[in-house]
Amino acid sequence: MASPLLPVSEALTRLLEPVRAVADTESVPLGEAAGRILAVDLVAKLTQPPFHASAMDGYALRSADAPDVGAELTVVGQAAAGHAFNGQAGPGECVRIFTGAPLPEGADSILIQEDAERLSENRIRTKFPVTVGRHIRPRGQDFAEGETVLRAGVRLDYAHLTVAAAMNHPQVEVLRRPRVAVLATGDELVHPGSSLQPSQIIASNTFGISALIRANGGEVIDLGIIPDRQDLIENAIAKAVAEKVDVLVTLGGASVGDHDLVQASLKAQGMSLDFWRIAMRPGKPLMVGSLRDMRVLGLPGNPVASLVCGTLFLEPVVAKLSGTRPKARMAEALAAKPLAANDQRQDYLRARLSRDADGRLIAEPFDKQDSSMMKIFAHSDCLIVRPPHAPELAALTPCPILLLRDFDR
Ligand SMILES: Nc1nc2c(c(=O)[nH]1)N[C@H]1C(S)=C(S)[C@@H](COP(=O)(O)OP(=O)(O)OC[C@H]3O[C@@H](n4cnc5c(N)ncnc54)[C@H](O)[C@@H]3O)O[C@H]1N2
Ligand code: MOO
Repeated sequence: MASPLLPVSEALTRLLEPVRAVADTESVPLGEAAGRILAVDLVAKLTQPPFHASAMDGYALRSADAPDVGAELTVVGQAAAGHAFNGQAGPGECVRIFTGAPLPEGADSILIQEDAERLSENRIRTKFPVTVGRHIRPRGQDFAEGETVLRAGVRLDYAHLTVAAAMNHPQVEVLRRPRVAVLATGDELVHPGSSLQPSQIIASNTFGISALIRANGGEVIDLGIIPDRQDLIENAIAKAVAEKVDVLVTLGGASVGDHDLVQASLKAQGMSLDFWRIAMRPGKPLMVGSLRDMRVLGLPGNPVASLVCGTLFLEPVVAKLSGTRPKARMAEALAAKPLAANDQRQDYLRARLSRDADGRLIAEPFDKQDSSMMKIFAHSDCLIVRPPHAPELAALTPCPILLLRDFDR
């Protein structure tokens, strides 16, 4: 008799338990570092701003010269961003200044040009009382040389990259991306764009699975399509080992048929099987093992089963290897229609989301849920999760959902 099916949560725990964040690091140019995980604390190489700078267009002057409106001053020079004034602003003097320019020596305040009346070529009168420090960005206001501004472990986004550049780092040390090999198996499979012979179908799963891997910080090593021949599948597995990947994902051939050779091939190459067959629908034939330093995930061939397993199992593995957490996908919605009582397999029903007149989130499952039907997966916003043995559910009752994409309507 077949062994009992493993509950989803237990499968996930056992799958992730031995997985550790990648420890190797590499230096990458800042322009290519978006989304990467910073491997070491990033310390400022300079003080920012490096000098006291004007925050406004106007006049740099001594505040003691113009505490009240109506003070008259002589313009002795000009300072612009990238062009400092080399002289001094002495008593009764001011310097025409533009935003970003270094504050001239002697000056301690900026009068914005809207508050200055130009009396002649080199004379102004103040129309606003001047106070010390006004409109000046003091040296080091943002950060100081030697200061740790970014901590190791952060996923570098657009703001982090900007501050890293401002800190004068052309390169950053980041964690190596997890390397994930993807191997599709099946005599019937051909690449998109082929003219199909009878019995052939397109190998589509690789594209969705690869996109999921990349979205979670991984690098894909595509091992292509391998026919249902154990020697050829074993060669491809050996290639994954030689490529020193962190994870090997196989697509198809995971079930019990005479042509489902993946597990036998993996075992022949030295894989120890952790578990196989999960109490879920779709995705029952999911298989997990370890081969040397590789975690191995055998995903079912049916495209929807492949992608559901990819979302539930592969995404957290790649995220954990990347040193991050997977996207938070769980939420709750009201079922648009009654749902039948469930059997022992946790069910994932493709569904559309909408909002009712009161703004409540409504999940409407598609009527037909065959695990080969990709079109309705592509049209789904979420999967309604039906736990094992869940009783019948009345319409408009809350139910857990797994979000497939952002939904903000
Ligand atoms: N007697 C039983 N038969 C099956 C069982 C079972 O428990 N007992 N499980 C069923 C379930 S559930 C699933 S899911 C499928 C998946 O099995 P496999 O992983 O062995 O998948 P294949 O047989 O190789 O393919 C299934 C289906 O998907 C197509 N396929 C395969 N690879 C791809 C790909 N890369 N891109 C697109 N489509 C792909 C393949 O042509 C088949 O149509 O097994 C059930 N059978
Ligand atoms: O678990 Mo398989 O995906 O249903 O058809």
